[in-house]
Amino acid sequence: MRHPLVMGNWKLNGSKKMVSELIDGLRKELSAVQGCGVAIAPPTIYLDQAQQALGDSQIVLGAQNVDVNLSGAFTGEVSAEMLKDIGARYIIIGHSERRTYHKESDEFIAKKFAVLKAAGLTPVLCIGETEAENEAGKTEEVCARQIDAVLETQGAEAFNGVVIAYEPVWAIGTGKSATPAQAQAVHKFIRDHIAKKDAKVAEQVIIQYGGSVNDKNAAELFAQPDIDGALVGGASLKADAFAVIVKAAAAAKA
Ligand SMILES: O=C(CO)COP(=O)(O)O
Repeated sequence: MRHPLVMGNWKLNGSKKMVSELIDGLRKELSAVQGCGVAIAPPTIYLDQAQQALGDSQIVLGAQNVDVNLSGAFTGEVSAEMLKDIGARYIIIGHSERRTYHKESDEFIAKKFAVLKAAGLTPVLCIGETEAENEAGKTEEVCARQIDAVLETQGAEAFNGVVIAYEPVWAIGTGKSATPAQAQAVHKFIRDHIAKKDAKVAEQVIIQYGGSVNDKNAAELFAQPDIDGALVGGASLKADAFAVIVKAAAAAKA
């Protein structure tokens, strides 16, 4: 039985005031929730403030990126050990916005995956096809390629305790979520793809769906057997909407 995980990816949003108010709201809304892991990934500069504000709550700190280097002359970067030091645990890598705007390759993202594992942090590996790839019937091919960059070099065991987020690029920030059936089909494909190497590892890997998840569509997505939670963008910036999503996951997987 997999424990669901709902994570908020705040992207490039926030201020000291917003961090304080949003975490305050989340702590109130989520204090009684059981049966669903919850994490938030604020912008790097607010990680310390967020960790202080989270205090003894069950909400776990995450981050949106990590560098492949451990230390040294790499201006502007943040290392895995620094993220660990600040108390972050779930680290998003391979988000389509970084693949697109920062030209991050599958191989580069696989390196980040290895660096996080070595530091004892949990990668949240984002994969997913673009609209053009979807229309060309290449969804499975693209997802397999993005997974294989890790699977073929680090082995199936590398996926033990890891989170994969299936985020079709055409569904991100568009208000056009994948249908539950569409998402379930891809999630099952991803799990089966890993199972070809190691069925046990595939069975425990958390596969989140991401892309226009909101308080209205979350429950039907989580009703699908291979959708183990969500990576939420826009709706994670509102405590009430995010709480509805978390509660939907807890209820669906109880
Ligand atoms: O990219 C996402 C989460 O990483 C999804 O963003 P939205 O929920 O805003 O579509």
